[in-house]
Amino acid sequence: MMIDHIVTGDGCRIAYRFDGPAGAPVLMLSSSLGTTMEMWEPQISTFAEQFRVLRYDTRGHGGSDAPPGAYSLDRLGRDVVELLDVLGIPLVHFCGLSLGGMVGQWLGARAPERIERLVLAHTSAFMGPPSAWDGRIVLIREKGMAAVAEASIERWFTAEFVKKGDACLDRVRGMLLTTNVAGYAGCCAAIRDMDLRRLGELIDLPTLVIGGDADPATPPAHSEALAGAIRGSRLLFLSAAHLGNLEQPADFARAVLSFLDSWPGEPGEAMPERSVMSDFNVETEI
Ligand SMILES: O=C(O)CC1=CCC(=O)O1
Repeated sequence: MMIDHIVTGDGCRIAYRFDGPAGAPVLMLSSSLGTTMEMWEPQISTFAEQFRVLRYDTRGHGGSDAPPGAYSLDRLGRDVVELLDVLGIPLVHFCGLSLGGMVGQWLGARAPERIERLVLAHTSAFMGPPSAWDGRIVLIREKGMAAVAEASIERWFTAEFVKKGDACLDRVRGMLLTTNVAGYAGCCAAIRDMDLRRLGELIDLPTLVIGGDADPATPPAHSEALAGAIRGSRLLFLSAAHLGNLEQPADFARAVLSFLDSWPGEPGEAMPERSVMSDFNVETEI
């Protein structure tokens, strides 16, 4: 992998790589908690036919530094802006999954001039209660990443998919087990302290929300509420749990590419109803 680094204003090295033709529009990919940019491997060759694909390791993960202490969604969002600044890229399509989709919401509201089209996959604007994240932080600090790896796999994939024994399961397990404890804990704190429920209505970008119809981590009601809060967004469900890009790789790629190719779609196409904020209070399995 041709991985390079930039250094952010607070001295954190962020690892990134490009695939696809120089000069093509940039599609930036942002990963979930406990994974690396490798999680996008099934989509890369397809995306790279049309796009210059830019992926990076979230602070605390993979080849990026893992500074000690709590991180924030602001910090994770600014990491993306700083990465784009250093690389001299003014505008990208942004596709983030789970934690990556939280970063995407932040960018959509706080740095919309950098984003052309936004894909928010298997994500949420609020993942309370904070005590559950504190519990997870304590657990991994005491027992290491092995204490959360298997439960994560069970939340992230349907039982049928796990039973089939797809090769991606071992790769995801490997990513989880090798994630830096301080980095994972720092990102858990960012999610614990995050409340983006009022941000959706500030997002004024072509946006596709992708949910998983069997996702216990960011359940369908969270995707519906997010799509309802972002005016004019589209909502699509995959037959998958949380890591839909791995459980349904072809459908995920098709959904993203048809959205990037087709926006704004057919004139007069129905837009989703806005949802009420209480929809976000659906309990999640964290
Ligand atoms: O860890 C989980 O199961 C759910 C999750 C929250 C943010 C993320 O990326 O994954």
